[in-house]
Amino acid sequence: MRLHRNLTFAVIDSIRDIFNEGVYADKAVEKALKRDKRWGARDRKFVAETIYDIVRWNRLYAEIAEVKVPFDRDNIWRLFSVWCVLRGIDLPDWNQIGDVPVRRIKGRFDELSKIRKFRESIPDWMDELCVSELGEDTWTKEIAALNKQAKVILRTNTLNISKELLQKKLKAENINTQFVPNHSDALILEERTNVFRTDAFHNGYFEVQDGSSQLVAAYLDVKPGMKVIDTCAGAGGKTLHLSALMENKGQIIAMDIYESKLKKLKIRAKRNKAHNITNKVIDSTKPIKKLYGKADRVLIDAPCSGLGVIRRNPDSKWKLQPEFIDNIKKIQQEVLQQYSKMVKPGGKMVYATCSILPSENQHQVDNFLTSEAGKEFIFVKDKKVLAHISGFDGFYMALLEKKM
Ligand SMILES: C[S@@+](CC[C@H](N)C(=O)[O-])C[C@H]1O[C@@H](n2cnc3c(N)ncnc32)[C@H](O)[C@@H]1O
Repeated sequence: MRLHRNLTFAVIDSIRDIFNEGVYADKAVEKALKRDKRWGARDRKFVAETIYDIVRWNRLYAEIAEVKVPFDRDNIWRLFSVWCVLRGIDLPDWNQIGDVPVRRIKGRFDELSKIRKFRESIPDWMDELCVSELGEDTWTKEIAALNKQAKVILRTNTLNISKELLQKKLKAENINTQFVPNHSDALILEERTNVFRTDAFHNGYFEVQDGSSQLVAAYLDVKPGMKVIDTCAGAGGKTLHLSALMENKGQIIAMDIYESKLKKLKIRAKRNKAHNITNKVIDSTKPIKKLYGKADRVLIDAPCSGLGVIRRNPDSKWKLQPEFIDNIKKIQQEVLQQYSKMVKPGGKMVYATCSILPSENQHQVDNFLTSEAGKEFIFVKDKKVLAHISGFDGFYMALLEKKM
């Protein structure tokens, strides 16, 4: 592989933005890809994948390169050189690269690979926390799976098309897919490509949604005609799925504390031809209290650490802080206490997170069930999805039923 200067400069600048300026990796990649309209698919793939690689393996590479955040420009070139050596890419004869100690880099890699926190590039606190919650064996397997690049999974929007016909339409646009066992509406891409440019996407035939995430709406056991409240709807990944499962019949109230996210949901709902969704911003306790005892179904897709979706957001390994997790756990219990009151007697509720930590998952549900508000509910079932077992994101979902 021959390295091109302008592509490499885009990578170097993005790494600086991510680590020194706190820019999110997906935003940095988006910006980098806009630098030159002439870049083809292979160039764009190089830029995006190299940025993600250096973010994903940052602790390991920084240790080998003997550099520390904030990185100066030389430091970033050293990280890049480590990436080249470990990928077996010939180093170009550029001023910025200088003499690279290839044998020393390979030697350090072998030594550091014996220690999990270096091999898997994770902060000490995260390694300790996850070992204490999951045990050494499970965490070792799980973090290895979470460090792999995620596959692209689509969810067929069954309001507009069948999975079989979607597969044919995508094939006509040169995109090959396969069915996914135990995921009734899912298609997996054989090769990573930008699906947002397809006619099928613009026609509202699918959404990009991981396999685990696709299990959540189905877990709520919705039926056409029901009144359903999606309390932490965000930009509506699960709301749109609920709408499809309800065949556009009944009412979905999509709520979130951020209006900006609900605005994105509105755009997506239009493309999906999902007509049974009403958005409501949670700007006080009033909109919640008005709905007490009114919903057949309530979904709490709670804010969480996101430790199950590290494959998608590898920079969260560096951005996440233990204090954030402590705080988010309090919010998780608060939303369970408050939003559960919107379920009517005999109605059902799902509590879900994209975390793998029992303290954000089953322990939250256990604590809720022993509280005053929780005594009105019975536990029906739960599902813990681990990336190393499922091949999809780490997720948790619990189904509870309100007593009559
Ligand atoms: C895991 S994300 C939701 C993802 C979304 N359901 C989807 O499928 O695309 C959690 C959401 O909870 C929202 N949130 C945070 N605190 C909240 C609160 N107290 N009440 C309601 N929503 C909240 C966040 O803005 C975020 O959009």
